[in-house]
Amino acid sequence: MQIVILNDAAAVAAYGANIFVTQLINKPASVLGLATGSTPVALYQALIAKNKAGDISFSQTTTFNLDEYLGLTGAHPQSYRYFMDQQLFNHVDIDKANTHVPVGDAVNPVTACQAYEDKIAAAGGIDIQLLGIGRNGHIGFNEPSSGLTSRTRVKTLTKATIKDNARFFAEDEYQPHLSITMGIGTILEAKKVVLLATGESKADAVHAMIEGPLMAKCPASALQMHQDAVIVIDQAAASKLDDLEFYQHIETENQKLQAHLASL
Ligand SMILES: N[C@@H]1[C@@H](O)[C@H](O)[C@@H](COP(=O)(O)O)O[C@@H]1O
Repeated sequence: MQIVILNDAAAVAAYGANIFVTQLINKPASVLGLATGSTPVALYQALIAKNKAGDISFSQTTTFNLDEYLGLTGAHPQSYRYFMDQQLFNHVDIDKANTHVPVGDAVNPVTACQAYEDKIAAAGGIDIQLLGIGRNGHIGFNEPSSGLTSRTRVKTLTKATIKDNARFFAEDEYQPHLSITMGIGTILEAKKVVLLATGESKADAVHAMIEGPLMAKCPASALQMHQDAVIVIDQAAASKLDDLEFYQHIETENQKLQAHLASL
């Protein structure tokens, strides 16, 4: 894992956005894996600005989102399809037909999961997957106990996740307890993964992901098995890491190496 520790959430978003900008410049027909939650919003705003400035285009880009609430249509304001339309797709030059979010109101959610896997495969796999992390270490909606080789499937949400996400729903509004999510095995097949985490509330999960054992109890620990995982965190999210200074030292050395390689 490459661990990048930055001062604050704004720097995390800018660093993450830069990875996606570089990806789209190098390969405009990229297949991007995207995420919801509050953490990626600033990154999406940066991509929108770059698109409006003419620096990047999404016209050849395909996207696959990690997850969706089971039981919500894409028109529901709390659905992840609606979120993606509002936060990114409506503001860039992407063909909506090339944007994929699991179908929350599929007649048969089980076959819809397989269909989603098939679509990812037909697109040639995901080039770069954006991730956030739940306070309990979930990625996508792969809650603790998720199989580390799991595929896209229906998952039950933990009480903790339902509570964390209750802030998006009105008090008397129905909040789904089930989801469709890419599996951990699906996520690990992306060629590159970029996980963003900010704030002290994520510090325990970040510690478990980076320094804990590989275990289903912390689904994000599966990223230890990925050959190109970039973990971008702010000081607050990094505050419970045992070997913080070592990670900062490695990253300084890494930057020197990259500068040298660029000069060749
Ligand atoms: N399914 C999403 C995850 O993909 C996301 O990483 C997590 C953290 O969200 P936030 O960035 O708002 O903390 O929330 C939800 O549960």
